[in-house]
Formats: sequence, structure tokens, C-alpha cells
Amino acid sequence: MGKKMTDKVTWVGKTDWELRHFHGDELSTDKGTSYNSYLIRDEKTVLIDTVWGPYGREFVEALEEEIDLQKLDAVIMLHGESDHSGALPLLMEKIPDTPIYCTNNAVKSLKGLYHKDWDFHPVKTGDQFSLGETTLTFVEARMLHWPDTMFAYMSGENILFSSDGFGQHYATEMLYNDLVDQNELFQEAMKYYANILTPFNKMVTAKIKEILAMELPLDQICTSHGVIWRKEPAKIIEKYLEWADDYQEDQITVLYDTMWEGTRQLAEAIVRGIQQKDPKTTVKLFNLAKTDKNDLLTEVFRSKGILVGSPTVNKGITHATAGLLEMMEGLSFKKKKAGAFCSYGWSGEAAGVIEKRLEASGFDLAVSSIRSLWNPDEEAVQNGVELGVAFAGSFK
Ligand SMILES: Cc1cc2nc3c(=O)[nH]c(=O)nc-3n(C[C@H](O)[C@H](O)[C@H](O)COP(=O)(O)O)c2cc1C
Repeated sequence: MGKKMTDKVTWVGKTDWELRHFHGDELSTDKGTSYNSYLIRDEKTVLIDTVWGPYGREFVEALEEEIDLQKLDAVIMLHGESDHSGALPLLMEKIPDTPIYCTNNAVKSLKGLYHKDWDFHPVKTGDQFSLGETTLTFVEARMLHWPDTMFAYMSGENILFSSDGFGQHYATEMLYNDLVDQNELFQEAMKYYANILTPFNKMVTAKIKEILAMELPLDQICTSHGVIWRKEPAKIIEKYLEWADDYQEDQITVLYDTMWEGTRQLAEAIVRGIQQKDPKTTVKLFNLAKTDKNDLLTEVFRSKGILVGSPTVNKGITHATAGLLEMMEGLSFKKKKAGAFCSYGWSGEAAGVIEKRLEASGFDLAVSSIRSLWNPDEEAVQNGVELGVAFAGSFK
């Protein structure tokens, strides 16, 4: 059942309350998500995006209740990814000759995913689609977050359809940003940005500046996941500019893994050292194997510095530590300091392995790593405290 937004625009997406893992298991979605699809009825009728494949049948049937599919003049695909295009094969079976407007790169991604020769019409920045009283203007948005992404601006209604930009994995029956819990909303928006868009900070900034320079009146931002920003849409744009500018808060995060608590004891000593040196800084301690990885990455995103510790296992680090370091490398965090620590029994390679990986991932190593032979004794605890003091001191 569609939700009417304006005389001409109806939300025809799918709210997915139960989704908990997205992109395989790369991204946790504790609050579910929505796949937003929009139906525009002016003199012409067009559909913007579809929904994920498992909901394809439901989507097409609901769309048929809204309109005679044969009256659909075009399908506009802002981004080829399966969560937005999954229902396309089913829809196109019913309307095989309907043109699909998308970027050149989306022709490639959609052909690669579905191997169909639909009637593709590639568009570029500045190209327009006249709907009647209103017009859609396309703006390519490469790497926000795929090479195939574009935005579409609808004049008359003053709506920016922003694909995954400004999105959140946040299922709600409320549809609009002003009707939901603001803390939850901004936490989910930040988690989305931290985990998906961080590598593309520069492109986010450039794209937002390009759009702001167009001086378009903006009443709503319609993203492809989560709520529609209708109240003060400029607020999320400002947040994006802040987040894209190598965001950090006055926070240090200590992340450790442990088998027998030795590395944890070292981590606690480090936390005490940080608090001693700088009581105002927020210090957070997490067992990285037991905390949601995407929440951890969001904490790293907020941090000015991180310290990572692992027990030494078979001359290396634990798999959970390795997994998180791999994800951090992919996100290309900038302007953050780091340090490493480990507990060991005989060879003690873990701290060195972590240090190398942090450095290769672009972190600035502000302190030399420390190690504790077995459980930390008094001297090792003192080394932990001193590491914390030195790390906190490196920001002065
Ligand atoms: C399966 C296993 C493999 C280990 N491999 C190494 C190793 O290669 N080198 C080393 O120095 N210690 C090794 N250790 C010893 C641990 O690093 C040591 O017990 C350390 O104190 C564990 O830290 P934790 O108390 O934080 O778990 C190993 C321990 C286990 C259980």
C-alpha cells in the first residue's frame, strides 16, 4: 500500500522490520531497514527505484494496485545495487519495453546483475526528464556509494531523490524524519555514514558543494533507505559536511580481544592512564569480539584516537581483531592516532602485527606498542597506565 507524500509523489517501498544483517554479514541492521521506491504521477508516470528481490512479488502487486503498469512511462534507477533493483526483473517481465533511465555505470551494474537487454537510456549530470508540470534533473553521484549512483532533483515539488546518500537502516512506520526519535535517527544515520561512506569523504563533500551551488529550493530529501528528510532537510546536509571532514569527537576508544583476561587487564590499565592524563576526554572500552563490529566502527569514526590489543595466538592476532582491522583498513579513516598492545606467553608478535596494520591503514602511531608476558604484573600494569598517559598526552 503506497503512502501519499504530495499530490504527485507516493512512497511505494517496503519496510523490512526483521532485517538484521545487510551486505551478507558486513553490516548489522539492528533496527531493520526500508527499501524506498517512489511513484511520480504528473502528465508522465515514472517509478524511482524498486525494492530487494525477496519482496519483489509483493512490491509489483502493490504497485499494480496503485497504477496500471502499462501506463508507466519510465523506470528511473538511481543505483543498481540489489536492494533497490532486485524487483526489477519481475517488474520488467510485465513491462519489457518500458525505458530505464540510469547512469552509464548503472547500465553496466544492472546488466551484470540480471543479464537482460532492457531499453536502457543512459543519462548524465544535467540531463532532464520532463514529467509535465514538473521536471527531473539528474546529477551523477559517483561513489556515493557505487560508481553507478545518481541523484534526481524534482522541480516544482523541490524534492531531491538522493539514493543511498543521507540514508539510514531504520525501519519505522513514520516515514518522515520529524516523527521519529531524533537520537535513534541520527545514531543510525551516523552508523550508515561511518560504515558505508567514510572511504568517499572527499566525493561526499564535493557533491554536496556542487548541489548547494545549484541553489535549488529544497523541501524534502527522499533517500532510498530510512526516513524522508522533510523537516529542516539542511540539517542532515550539514551533518554530512561535518562527517565528511574527517570527523572526530574528543573520544579515545580502547578495543581489545582476550582469551584469559590478560589483554583485558592491560586495556583497563591503559584506560586509567588516559583518564589520569585527560579526565575530560571520553574513553570507551570494548571487547571487540563481543561487540557489534559496525557499532565499533562507528565508535572508531567518532574517535580522535584508538588503542587496539589482542592476545598473541599462533604468532599472530585473534580472528576478531584481524576482522576489525581489515574493516578499518577498508574505511580509510584519516587524521586519527593509534597504538597497540598485547599479552603473550613466549613469542609475543600480536602488538607488532596490530601496529603494522594500523599504520598501513593510515593511522598515525602516536605511541610505541607494549606487551605483557602472561597476565600483567605490577610493572606491566604500570606500563599500561603510562601508555595511556602518553597516548592522551599526544593530543595536547
Ligand atoms: C591457542 C593459543 C595459541 C597461542 N600462541 C601463542 C604464540 O604463538 N605466541 C605467544 O607468545 N603466545 C601464544 N599464546 C599464549 C597467549 O598469548 C597468552 O596466554 C596470553 O597471555 C593470552 O592473553 P589473554 O589472557 O588476553 O587471552 C597462545 C595461547 C593459546 C591459547
